[in-house]
Amino acid sequence: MLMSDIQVVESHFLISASNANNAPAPKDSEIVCLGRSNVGKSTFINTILNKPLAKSSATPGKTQLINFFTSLWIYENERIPLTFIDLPGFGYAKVSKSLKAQWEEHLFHFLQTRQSLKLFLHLVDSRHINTQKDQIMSGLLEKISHNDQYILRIYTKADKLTQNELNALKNSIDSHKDKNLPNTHCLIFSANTKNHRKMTSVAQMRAKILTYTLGLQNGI
Ligand SMILES: Nc1nc2c(ncn2[C@@H]2O[C@H](COP(=O)(O)OP(=O)(O)OP(=O)(O)O)[C@@H](O)[C@H]2O)c(=O)[nH]1
Ligand SMILES: [Mg+2]
Repeated sequence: MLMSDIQVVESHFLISASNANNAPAPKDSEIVCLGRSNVGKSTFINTILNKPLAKSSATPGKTQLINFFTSLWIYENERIPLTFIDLPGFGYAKVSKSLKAQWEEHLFHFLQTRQSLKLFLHLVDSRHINTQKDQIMSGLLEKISHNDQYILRIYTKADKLTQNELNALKNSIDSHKDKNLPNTHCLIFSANTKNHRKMTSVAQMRAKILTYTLGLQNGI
């Protein structure tokens, strides 16, 4: 069976929530997109679901709530419902410090307590791969993730890198897996570039998402 046999046949916006307590009861396996403001979280979900469901914007701070999107995938004649969750970016500077701290606490509580989350997609801008905020987030994810939860660190906007920068990023991922992040797998992605041998294509990304979300040991 080929990964091109994966199809996303339906996707819809479900609901927005402001914190873990008013989030909808989990139905399906859930995949959450998190990362700094403007890194491309909403665009990523739209690209994977092949529909402009999540609002994206060139101005940081676009997504302000926890947004839920349901989708139906078909693989090997099985119907697999998956829910995607788009989060506001962390570290968005235009709200007051106290509001920011309160919000980050809400989000963290959500990530920590929502058992239906199977995959954390930590999106990181390819041009700024080691910000303090991302390092902190990586550490937190490693700490809170259970045995049946996976972490993918996705380097976004790779189309903005020069060929040399892209090669260097790819080599660093391939050659030294971060010993401090044993449960985190890294991929390079662009929402604009169709096929590039150093990047993960949309079809490959869907296969990865399905593999990790369903906990398939041997991949697809
Ligand atoms: N060149 C390029 N631009 C991208 C890519 N992905 C997203 N963008 C652009 O980056 C900007 C931010 O994208 P969003 O998807 O809104 O980012 P976000 O992480 O959801 O942002 P917040 O909701 O503010 O946290 C938009 O102008 C997108 O078009 C990409 O792969 N390549
Ligand atoms: Mg967004």
